Amino acid sequence: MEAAAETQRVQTLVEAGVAHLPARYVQPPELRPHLSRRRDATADCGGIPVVDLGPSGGDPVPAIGRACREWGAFQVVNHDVRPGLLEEVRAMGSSFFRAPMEAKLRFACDPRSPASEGYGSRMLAKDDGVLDWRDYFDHHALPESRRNPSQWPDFPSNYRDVVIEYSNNMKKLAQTLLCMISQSLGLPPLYIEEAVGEVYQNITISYYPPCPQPDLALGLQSHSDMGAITLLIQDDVEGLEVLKDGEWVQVQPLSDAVVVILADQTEVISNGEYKSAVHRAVVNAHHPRLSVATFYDPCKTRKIYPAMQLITKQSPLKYREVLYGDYVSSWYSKGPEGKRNIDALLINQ
Ligand SMILES: O=C(O)CCC(=O)C(=O)O
Ligand SMILES: [Fe+2]
Repeated sequence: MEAAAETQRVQTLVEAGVAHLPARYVQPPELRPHLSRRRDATADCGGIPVVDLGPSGGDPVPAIGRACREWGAFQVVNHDVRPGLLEEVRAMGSSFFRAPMEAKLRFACDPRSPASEGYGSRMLAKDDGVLDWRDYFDHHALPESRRNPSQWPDFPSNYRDVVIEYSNNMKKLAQTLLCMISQSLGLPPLYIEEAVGEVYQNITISYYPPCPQPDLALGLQSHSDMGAITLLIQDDVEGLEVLKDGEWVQVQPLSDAVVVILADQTEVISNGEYKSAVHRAVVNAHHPRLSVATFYDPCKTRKIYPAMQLITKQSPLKYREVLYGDYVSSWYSKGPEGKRNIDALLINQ
């Protein structure tokens, strides 16, 4: 059997000119994107809401509450991330993935350990299962004790400085959003941030090369993110989709927006009042696509449980307490498959 360590980067297959999708990337019929019901959508036309965080946008908390309840995902504009930084991060990511394979492999991740830092191609350590049509670079960014920029690419020359500035900006934006999400639940503003504790932040740049048979593959299989909240930016190529009422709805690329995706621990803390969003990435035959996901997660020794203030007769305790490290191990060993991992915490399954 092929060892995980020898899995090729998807980009290598594409550069070798594969005309047909190799068998390991072929999704079973029921998971193929062309067979699922799918909808293109802007915010004005049935897509995920766009929330204006700027001074002229009014109070964003009610709109955030509605978006969390109905979708578990939304985009924010007029956030106070330095103008230009989102574009610099995208340009830096594309320039890394456009570099020769040999230069990229100097920063290869350890394929035997899940979520190891560096350049890789597979999400799970296990050897069976269909592979995603995706390569990535994962950075361990926070806490600072975990941040070791010498593990990150040194080209282009500003790479490490840009990642550090982006990490700090995304931490601040995530904290602002967690305050608003707490308030929208009627909790004190710092409730979710304090429940999560010290932030463990990973930044993953995903690169989806053009795919010879995009109807048979997925860039990233259906999943919900395991931590508290994910902030994602994408280039102008469509591909991210969110599941809503059984339909896959495309997330429209907006160059200045940040996509906010509620993750499983926020669902637990809200006692299920808010749901983490099930999402996936589809690929296409002609254009490579780049996204940058910043995960805001608890430390592995943190216990996460529903906020007592949200437990009432009408809304009884829904989830068991979970040690975050146990949650992560189960996610990586079983695989994501939609919401299987969080459903295992339900008290009345
Ligand atoms: O590339 C995308 O749009 C999705 C990435 C994602 O969902 C993830 O990295 O968890
Ligand atoms: Fe995700």
